[in-house]
Amino acid sequence: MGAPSSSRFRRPKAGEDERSPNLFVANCGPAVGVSYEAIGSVFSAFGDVKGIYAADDSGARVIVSYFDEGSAQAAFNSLHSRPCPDLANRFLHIRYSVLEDSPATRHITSSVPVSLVASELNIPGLFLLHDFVSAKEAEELLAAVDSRPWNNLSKRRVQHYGYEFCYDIRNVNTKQCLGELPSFVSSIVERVSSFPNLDDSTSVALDQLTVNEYPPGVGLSPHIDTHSAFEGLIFSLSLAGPCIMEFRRYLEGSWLLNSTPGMNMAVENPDDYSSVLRRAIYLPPRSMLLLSGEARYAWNHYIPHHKIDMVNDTVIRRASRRVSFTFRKGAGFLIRNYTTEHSMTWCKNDQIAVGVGYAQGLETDVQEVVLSSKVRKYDLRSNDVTANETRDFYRTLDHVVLSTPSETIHFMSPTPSPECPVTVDTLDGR
Ligand SMILES: O=C(O)CCC(=O)C(=O)O
Ligand SMILES: [Fe+2]
Repeated sequence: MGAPSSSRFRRPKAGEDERSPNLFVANCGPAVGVSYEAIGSVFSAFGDVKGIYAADDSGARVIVSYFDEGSAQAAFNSLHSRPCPDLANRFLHIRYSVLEDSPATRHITSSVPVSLVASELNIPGLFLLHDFVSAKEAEELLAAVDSRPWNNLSKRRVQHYGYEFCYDIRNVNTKQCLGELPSFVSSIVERVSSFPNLDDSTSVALDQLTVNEYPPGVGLSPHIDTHSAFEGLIFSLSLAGPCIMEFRRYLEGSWLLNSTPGMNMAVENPDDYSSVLRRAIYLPPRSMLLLSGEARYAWNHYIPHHKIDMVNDTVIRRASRRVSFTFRKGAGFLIRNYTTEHSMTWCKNDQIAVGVGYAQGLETDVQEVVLSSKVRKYDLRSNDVTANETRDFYRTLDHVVLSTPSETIHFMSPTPSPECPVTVDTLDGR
């Protein structure tokens, strides 16, 4: 069963639960170890499947399209909100999917004006330096990575240095230090530490590098780099082709209306931008972007999947690949095993909780969340939270919450046990 683009379908809006022959299935797909063949075999038990499509580029959400509504309903009733033994025991979250009115119009209405300079975006902590490396240095950097092995993801290739980044848990693998950053980036790392927008007291000490190679038209889903994985400065050098990077910030209260199970929560919907601030910047080749402070912690960054970008009135074709070098410093904390489905229990609402977003393909674009229902409550999309505050929460961790834009919050105890195998590791073994 192939996986063509699903631009005809979209994720349902809040409150939309109209039956249809098409199911939006979250926590399911190649990124979480579930093949299209396996999905086809499970869902075809309920009726003839017309097609299975990637719902987005997460690799963890698919559209299963039946010929008739009854089959979709039967699959929904049997498979929704429970682990599926034939799909690696993934806990499936299913909703009816809706046909897109007009993908072409949606693209136009969803675009935002693109700035050439960071100051116009008015996002504290966001800086862009043009011509950070010379054309010759750019060539040398590209040649260096091209002579090393790439890892293939579904739509792009990556290389990791310092620490490996695990896409399934959106965290660094602290158990596997890959060594120092390679010598071909030494002069860049040195130059970064005297980035003009950093004050003298800021320690940079970057120790992790991810190189991303995006073919023309390939982008990156909206995300905030995992708070617990990386410290507060993220530098990204653009090489080869350009791209547009969009920033999104969710307005106060628009995402987590409350943390009471069973009550309605606002559902993030890519088609509804009314509660989201959006800004976009053009990243030319050889420019260096710095995300710090609010830009790093409170705003999602996102590279739209376009082959053609409009920058002011100019059409910019993404003719070549774009290669980015993203430099970060590992924060030294890793939560592992946190989404073992059977360890989920309902929220009791009386604990300090630490949330980890991007929870292995749960139906969520939610970023990392730190909640404390009695002491303090953070929504990292709308509050400014410093790295230290986040780390303090990790130190006092006694529960983990996975917040999704559906109406539930899942809490798990971090105490290792067969039922709740969640542990917290630190880089230095504490
Ligand atoms: O390609 C880029 O510039 C950004 C990459 C990124 O956001 C990430 O790896 O988290
Ligand atoms: Fe990122």
